[in-house]
Amino acid sequence: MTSQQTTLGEDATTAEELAEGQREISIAEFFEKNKHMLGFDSGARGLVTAVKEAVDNALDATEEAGFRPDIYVEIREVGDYYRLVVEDNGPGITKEQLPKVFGKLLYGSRFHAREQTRGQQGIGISAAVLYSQLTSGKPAKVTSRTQGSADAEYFELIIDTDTNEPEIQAERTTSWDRSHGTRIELEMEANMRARAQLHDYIKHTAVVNPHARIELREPGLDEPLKFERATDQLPAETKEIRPHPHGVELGTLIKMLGATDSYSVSGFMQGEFTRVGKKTADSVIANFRDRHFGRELGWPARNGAPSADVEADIEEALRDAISNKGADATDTFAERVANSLTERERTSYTQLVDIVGTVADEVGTETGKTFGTTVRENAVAAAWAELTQFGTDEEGDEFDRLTPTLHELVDDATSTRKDDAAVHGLAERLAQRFAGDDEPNRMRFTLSELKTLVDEAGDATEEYDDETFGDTARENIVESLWERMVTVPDEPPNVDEIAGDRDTASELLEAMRETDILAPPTDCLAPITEDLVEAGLRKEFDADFYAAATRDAEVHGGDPFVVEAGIAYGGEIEAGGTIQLMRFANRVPLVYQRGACATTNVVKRIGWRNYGLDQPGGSGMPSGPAVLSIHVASTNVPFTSESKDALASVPEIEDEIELAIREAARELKSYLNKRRSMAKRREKQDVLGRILPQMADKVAEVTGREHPNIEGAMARIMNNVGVDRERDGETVRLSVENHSDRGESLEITEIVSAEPGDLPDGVDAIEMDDEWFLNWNPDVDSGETIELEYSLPTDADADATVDGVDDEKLTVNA
Ligand SMILES: Nc1ncnc2c1ncn2[C@@H]1O[C@H](COP(=O)(O)OP(=O)(O)OP(=O)(O)O)[C@@H](O)[C@H]1O
Repeated sequence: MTSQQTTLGEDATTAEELAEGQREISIAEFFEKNKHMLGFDSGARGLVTAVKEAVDNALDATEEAGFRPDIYVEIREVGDYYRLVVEDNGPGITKEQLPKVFGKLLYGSRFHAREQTRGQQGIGISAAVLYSQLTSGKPAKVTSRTQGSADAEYFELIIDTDTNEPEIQAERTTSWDRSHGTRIELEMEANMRARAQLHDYIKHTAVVNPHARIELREPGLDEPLKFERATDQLPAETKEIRPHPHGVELGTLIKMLGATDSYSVSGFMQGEFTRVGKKTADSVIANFRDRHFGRELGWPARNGAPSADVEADIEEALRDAISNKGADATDTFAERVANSLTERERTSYTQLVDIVGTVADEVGTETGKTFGTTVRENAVAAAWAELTQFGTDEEGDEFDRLTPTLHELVDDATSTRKDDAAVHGLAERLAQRFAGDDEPNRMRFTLSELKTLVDEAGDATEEYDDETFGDTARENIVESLWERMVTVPDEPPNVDEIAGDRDTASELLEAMRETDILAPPTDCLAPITEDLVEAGLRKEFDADFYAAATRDAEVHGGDPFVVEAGIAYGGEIEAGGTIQLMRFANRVPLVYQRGACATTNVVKRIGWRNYGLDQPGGSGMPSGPAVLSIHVASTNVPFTSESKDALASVPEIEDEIELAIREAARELKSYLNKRRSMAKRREKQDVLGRILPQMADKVAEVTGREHPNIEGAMARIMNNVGVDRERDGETVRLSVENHSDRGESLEITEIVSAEPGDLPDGVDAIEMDDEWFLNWNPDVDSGETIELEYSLPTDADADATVDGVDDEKLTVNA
């Protein structure tokens, strides 16, 4: 014992004394001490979190019941406290469930459901109740009315933190003007310092939930903040899905194996998992067999045989092994088995047993002789020895059918030229290990057994033959051997056996993970969709440009997810500083911990200069008048903590976020590029507009001739589409000259103040309030000129509007 331990030992506490102080900690007690984990770390933040939890639940409940959400939020100062009321028109909560929903942490309907919902853990609203009772000492007051019931139920309750059970302080039926829904009233110590975050949360909730009507009253607002419904369309209904084989953990798998009614692995796989039909179940079982039983090595009949006539040798060995069947039956049997083996590329032990069995049955039927079990076993042993003989016989002759095959395989699998003697040495050592002493030696190995054998043989070769066989060479050898080996047909253990044995369950899990399985279905997800992402941005931001992208569904840890991104640029969006980033998870705005969020990391790592935005230093948040919104929808959103403020860094999700952003950003880039080139064009045209008349004056002055006609020159110089009018008496001629390098389709509306005549076919004049509208839609090829001619009284006015070509590429003198 060290001196320090002696000293410590003097007043050390005994295990018994320690035990007296040890007791179970209730989940409610835990969160009482760790409020920050749930987003209740301060009065300001606590109020926002309580609003968020109640509104998220209200939206989940109303949508799930198929009602268009109508949500009312009120915050009022009451003495030293703030009172929060949230009302919804959802389905209500039954009298039996209500106390648990609000008075028990970790109680909810969503934790076990694989479906896209805002709520996930069953903590949110009860944590708000806990926070309110801890800070104000007041109970939560809940009113709820289920559809069709005459009255509403009213409860006052708190959470007993020792037991994590609701303690009901008052309970009665009451009347309520809503025909169904839930109302919760919480009093808490709070302040409005996080007003900006509260407004952001409500406003952004409205952006991504255009089907909801939300009203917020709070002390700082003279008028309530109202967000009217922009669509009657509820988000697509989501379906719950079974777990995906790639997403379960070992503990869950063992639990599922214990609970299932299925007997066979195939039934279990097909019944309990999504995307598993008969074929996929078979692939999982094949992989499971490989792990559980190992695979068998197969051997060619011809390779390495000492005699040229392999077939004859095998026949002879078989004849020697069989007695009492008569010459005919014995010969036929031996010939057929030998022939079958020599025709095959390789044969494994189990395959050989099958071949012998089939031939024995056939020859038995044909000749009337019975080929019993012993005869078959002897035949298998004899033929197997012919395929795999290794060693030295009594006369000192070597029998080695394995080394030549392995030599070839090792040679192929090792890329760098190895010394041939060393390759031979390794092949021989492997052969030695494969030959083994088992009786019968079926040469059955699991992948890890195979690795060990290759390693042993490799180490020995390095030691004795002075040649290195590095990791890559060894892996390649193992891989080629494993690929050549065959899956055995043995019945896999049944569900009960697997459930009772952790190692076997782990083999099944590995097999599930390794099998290629279709991604989970996505009808459990309801993305906002590209159009609505853009519509949401248009509703809230007056910008010059909008783009949105919704990616296809992907999977992380067995849970499907979809990422969407939207960009609004320019217009009224503030230009100073970095862009605004809006983050959403399952349609819930994330307002805190932006810096810790995977979305922020991804935005920062993108090179925004490539997309036309400023990015000081080439990395980090870009700057400019832009809003970027990112939505991740999943049956299991990975948050960094229970307060659900930030997305955790899951590589699969980050990759999709990046691709979604880049998709929308590419549109922004082409918009900005075009805008830049248009601005340049405008500048050039402005200059030309000033210079051309001056040049015309000069030319006229110098040459003493008339002013040259500069109309049309501008269009030619700028490679524009020029639209010119000529009037000759009553004849009006509109000509369109395309100087650009591509064909253009124009929409020209000519408005005239008197009735036009002599209109060409296809051009009509429509009269409205003493004005005539002529619509002309010419397609003009590059370099082509097209004319519209008609007649008009000389004193009538005419004016043309041209659409279909950017203003900057158009020169109109008409
Ligand atoms: N306004 C409501 N109307 C109907 N049911 C509700 C309402 N609020 C909550 N519930 C029910 O109570 C359960 C518990 O809600 P709670 O907020 O504690 O957890 P959650 O929303 O499931 O998950 P999270 O902890 O992630 O918010 C919900 O799963 C839902 O079944």
